[in-house]
Amino acid sequence: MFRREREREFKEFNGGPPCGQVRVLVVGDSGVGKTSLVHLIVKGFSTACPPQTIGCTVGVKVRFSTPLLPRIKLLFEFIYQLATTISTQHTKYGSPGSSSSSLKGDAERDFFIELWDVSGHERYKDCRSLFYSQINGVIFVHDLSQRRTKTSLQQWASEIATTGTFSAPLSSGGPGGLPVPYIVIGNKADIAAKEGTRGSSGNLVDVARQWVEKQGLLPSSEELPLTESFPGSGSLIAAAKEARYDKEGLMKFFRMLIKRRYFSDDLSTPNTWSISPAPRTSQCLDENSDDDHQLYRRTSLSGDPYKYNMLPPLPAQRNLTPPPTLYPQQPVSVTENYSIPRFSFTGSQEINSSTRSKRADINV
Ligand SMILES: Nc1nc2c(ncn2[C@@H]2O[C@H](COP(=O)(O)OP(=O)(O)OP(=O)(O)O)[C@@H](O)[C@H]2O)c(=O)[nH]1
Repeated sequence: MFRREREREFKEFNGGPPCGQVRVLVVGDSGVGKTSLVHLIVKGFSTACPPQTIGCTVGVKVRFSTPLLPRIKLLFEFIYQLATTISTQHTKYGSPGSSSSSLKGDAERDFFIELWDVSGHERYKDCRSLFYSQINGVIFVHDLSQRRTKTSLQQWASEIATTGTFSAPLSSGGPGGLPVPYIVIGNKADIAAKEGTRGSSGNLVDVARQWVEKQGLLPSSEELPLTESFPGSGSLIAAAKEARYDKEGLMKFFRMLIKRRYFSDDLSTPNTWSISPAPRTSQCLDENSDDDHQLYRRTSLSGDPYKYNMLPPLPAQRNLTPPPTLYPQQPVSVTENYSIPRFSFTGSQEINSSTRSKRADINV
């Protein structure tokens, strides 16, 4: 009853079911703040006590305008699959006032942006690749106060590249061979006192990790990834000090994924991720270029992956089989004001939130 009512409201609110979706993995070591971040994105505020993630989540919502995407509305909802929490963003694409149920023409269109918050705990390592399916993009999250969590992003990238399947992939791989766009988010800026030092959030995972590092149990060779590998670290530190949450940067990332998935005629754009380091700051970018293109470059994916001046777009991927539809079960109203600057983007990268079980409920 409740569900049917919510579905009806959802349809009325959005003008029908979404006509497309992009899937974004949110990954990083346990305790870096993925769930907190997804919660912030989806609900507009952070959660004080996020339970540990088991599996995955989907939800979202936000509105913004660009010449290509006059109006995008993101609506978060939660869909439960197995033991995973998936956050989905519902997006309106196209001209206001026109029909929204078709990909043809320049009508307003609805899209889901699914944020798959994957548990970072080691105990789920063997089964988490179940969720690496039909991926359009990846959000890497690390803890600014724990260097190792940034180093391990390389392993996360390799794991996803090796075991995942991808939608609208790039022609050449990025970190670890990852063939889709990505962003990196440095979290816990509030406890990263200054570059090179480590703070503590007081939670058990952080305390344990710090203890292990103190005992010298980590390989000494573990260093932060090179800027060529995860570019923009300079901007990350700067952003961290200012405790900024680059919401707009995130929205650009989502828009770019939608364009690639549904409105790009050219999917074979080479990914120069490992070849040419991206500019360290946005000031280095061409001010005349498209904002989304700038983001793409800042995330080290240089080139021109989509022809965003070709409206109305004829989606090259129109005939592709979309990922399984995650129809909304519990639409959640979300504020559009992300006023809590707990998260900082890495030059062009950041985010996080989701649904989980309590840590105490986990059976090893
Ligand atoms: N100080 C501080 N603590 C944070 C921040 N973000 C998250 N936390 C805390 O860090 C702990 C872990 O956060 P989660 O969001 O559960 O981390 P996670 O990456 O989802 O962890 P897994 O579910 O184990 O993969 C929680 O106690 C959060 O409250 C932050 O920006 N600053």
